Amino acid sequence: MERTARDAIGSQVSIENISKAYGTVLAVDNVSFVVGKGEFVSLLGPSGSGKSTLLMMIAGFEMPGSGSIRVGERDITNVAPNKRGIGMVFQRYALFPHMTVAQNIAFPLKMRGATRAEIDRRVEAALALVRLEAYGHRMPSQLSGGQQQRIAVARALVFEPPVLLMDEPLGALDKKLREEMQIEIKSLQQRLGVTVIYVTHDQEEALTMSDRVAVMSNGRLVQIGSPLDLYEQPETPFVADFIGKMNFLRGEFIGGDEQCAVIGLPGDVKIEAQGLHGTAAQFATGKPVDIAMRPERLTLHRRGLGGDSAIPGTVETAIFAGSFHTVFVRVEGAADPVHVQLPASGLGVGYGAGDSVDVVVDRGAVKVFAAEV
Ligand SMILES: Nc1ncnc2c1ncn2[C@@H]1O[C@H](COP(=O)(O)OP(=O)(O)OP(=O)(O)O)[C@@H](O)[C@H]1O
Repeated sequence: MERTARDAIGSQVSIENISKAYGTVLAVDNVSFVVGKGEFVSLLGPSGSGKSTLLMMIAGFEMPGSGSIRVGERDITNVAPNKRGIGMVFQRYALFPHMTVAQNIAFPLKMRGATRAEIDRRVEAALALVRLEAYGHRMPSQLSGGQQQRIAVARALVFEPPVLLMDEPLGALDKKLREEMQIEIKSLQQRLGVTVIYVTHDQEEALTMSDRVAVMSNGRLVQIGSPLDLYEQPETPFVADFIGKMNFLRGEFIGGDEQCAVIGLPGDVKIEAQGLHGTAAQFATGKPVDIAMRPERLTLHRRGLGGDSAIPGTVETAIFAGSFHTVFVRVEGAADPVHVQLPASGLGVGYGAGDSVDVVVDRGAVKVFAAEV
């Protein structure tokens, strides 16, 4: 089943203006995006954000209220699930317990009327794909959780679907096994060139595995981009907060423009920022804003040594976490301490509770969002 890019099996998937309501709950709200041939896209969002509902509509187990879904050029919106040619792995979709591993994997082929010889050949190849060649005769109950999930992946891929859907497939596994399986699934996907749409609420999992991540909130697609894009260029406070650790402080807009804006913070502190997210009207003098700063883009100095764009504060506690220190700094007007992440070998060493410090902010690393008040 080794493939080159030319004969990769993946198809493009186009989601166009898809909505779905359950009674008065709009579970999926006018979502559109295109997943490229052979691309790995994760749907990421908190519980209830509509990820599973969207995946179920792509699979054909739920009908959209409006919109359309295409695989390649083919409109599959009204096609039965078993006629869509899509493979599926779900956390809840266990293997058939009364069938051997080989019979489980053979099942989709039997349904499609494959010959005995064809089934044997493909089951063997699928077992090799997930490195469980010797396990065909076992019953699912005789396998570990990770092995069962690999068999579920083999069963989903055995008929070489152009698209594979996965809904929290690793949710039941412990952390170490989950991380191993993430790498295994990702490398398998790259080798086969299959298009994957993967649902998770675990941001680390989404960032590790995906070419792009679609962030969902309240049924809406709020941003889609590469892991780096989402981390570096979040378009909303929700995405900024959801992807990685972010410090937020409430302030007010004083003046300036996209290149250099001046933001006022409690205690008559002024800092410079780039990257305004909102309309011109929202960035008038005196308007409330939320500034967002990544912990690793902040540095610390002793009070008075931080220069112009610095926020004075007091160290609450400092924690050593292997390769870095996190220093928690109380600043005026903020409910939560500011997290500052410093390399363990650097300036973090030596700060302790009660120290008076300046949190120094790199202008290019501050995002400014119009505040929702
Ligand atoms: N069959 C259903 N009947 C009624 N409401 C539903 C049904 N399925 C989902 N919903 C509602 O639709 C919304 C989206 O649910 P969905 O399961 O798609 O979210 P999710 O992001 O996958 O969440 P989770 O991570 O918890 O699985 C929720 O408000 C949920 O309560």
